[in-house]
Amino acid sequence: MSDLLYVNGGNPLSGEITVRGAKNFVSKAMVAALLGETPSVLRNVPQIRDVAVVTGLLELHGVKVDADADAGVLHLDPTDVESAHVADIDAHAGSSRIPILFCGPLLHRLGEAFIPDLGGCRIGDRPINFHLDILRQFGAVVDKQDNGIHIRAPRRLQGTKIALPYPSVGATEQLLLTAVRAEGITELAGAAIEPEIMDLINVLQKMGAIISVDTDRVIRIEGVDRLVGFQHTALADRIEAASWASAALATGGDVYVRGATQPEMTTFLNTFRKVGGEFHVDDDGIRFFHPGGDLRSITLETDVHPGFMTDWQQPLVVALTQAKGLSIVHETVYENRFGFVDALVGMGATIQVYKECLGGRPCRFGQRNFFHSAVISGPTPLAAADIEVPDLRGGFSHLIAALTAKGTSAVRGISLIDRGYERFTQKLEALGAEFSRD
Ligand SMILES: CC(=O)N[C@H]1[C@@H](OP(=O)(O)OP(=O)(O)OC[C@H]2O[C@@H](n3ccc(=O)[nH]c3=O)[C@H](O)[C@@H]2O)O[C@H](CO)[C@@H](O)[C@@H]1O
Ligand SMILES: C=C(OP(=O)(O)O)C(=O)O
Repeated sequence: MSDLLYVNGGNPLSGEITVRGAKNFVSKAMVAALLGETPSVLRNVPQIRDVAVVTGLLELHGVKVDADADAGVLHLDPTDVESAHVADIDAHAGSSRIPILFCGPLLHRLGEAFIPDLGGCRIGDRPINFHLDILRQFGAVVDKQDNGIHIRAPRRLQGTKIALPYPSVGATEQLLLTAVRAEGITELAGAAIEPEIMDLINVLQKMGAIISVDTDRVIRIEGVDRLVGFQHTALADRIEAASWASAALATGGDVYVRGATQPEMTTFLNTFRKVGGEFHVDDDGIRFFHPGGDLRSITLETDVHPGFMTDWQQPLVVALTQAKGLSIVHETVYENRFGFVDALVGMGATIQVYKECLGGRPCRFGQRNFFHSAVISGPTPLAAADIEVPDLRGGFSHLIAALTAKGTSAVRGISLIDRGYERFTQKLEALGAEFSRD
């Protein structure tokens, strides 16, 4: 299928769509299945490219994966993992961030692993130093190679005490997936506590792990000798839900997001309300709508949970181009997440990016020459344009901009969006968007 979408914008999105399990949880739960001695069943799995990538990686290592894509059910059988071959692993280089999370499970199962170079959105340097430090502290030997890393465990991994310099999501998951079967007790200070991590802890506990989440970002794990398979229904994708909410706001629309849940979205909902959007929460989802009148400018800072999530930032910025006054957005999680605004400026938005930490406390990037703050002045009508999708969330933001702009935009490279948004063109259709795929 073509990678180009013509979008005829300027009409409010209106109707109902469904979100299923979270991209940032489902892929990790799939990796956790490798740790079990018996099969696992994961439900509410979306049909997105990251799931396909992790399926491919698991299969390379000998896990049998049976998927019912429509029902959203994955059966993962790791019984024969010992017979895994990794000859084709290079084909997965640059595909996603997930391969690095195979380290702990493969070290426990096979004693060694080769991890290809990582992919994921290019929104900063995204080093893996925390991951490698963690693995070394457990007793693993890490050898960096040209096309990835080779890692081995000369003896059983040993529980350890670690403090993260920054509450990294991936590093916290690395630690969990490694500590559960290491010998003895592991204590992590400065842990990330995102809802997707809490759901991974649910999965690991179902498998037989002993994990406690204490106050002040401390996680404690008592290693066990064996784990079994799990049955679990994934938590909803709060990033996808917020993306559709931002699309509703930017286009002056009304979208019911079936499957969206309030507890994981509290911070987003507060911001949505401050900007002037309205929402109704019920047992099955959340309705997001523009109530009419002016949207209001805000000051916003992205942060680790329970702060305003960085992945919510890009879609919301498009809605802020339609708000009255000056909005300030300070990105504190990634140093380079404003590249997508160039296309919005080309469409008529007034957005200026700055190297300084604007609007709040200083962050890690303040003295380091990164354009990580933005000032958005609105409202500005957007004009249709020819745009190229830069990354996953930036791509969805471009789509929202094209839906907001009067006239026909050409949005190129839309397959990037498939990495995290399930069947998004079907959903656009359900919301009355006018578009055609070349
Ligand atoms: C697949 C997945 O779940 N991706 C999510 C995950 O990414 P990911 O797990 O990669 O993000 P992290 O939380 O690890 O990164 C946060 C910050 O820590 C830094 N860092 C991280 C690891 C490391 O070894 N060294 C280091 O310096 C990063 O450069 C970044 O500045 O959490 C991010 C923050 O909520 C989300 O935006 C991503 O959608
Ligand atoms: C940054 C993201 O994902 P990844 O870590 O997979 O690149 C995202 O989902 O917005």
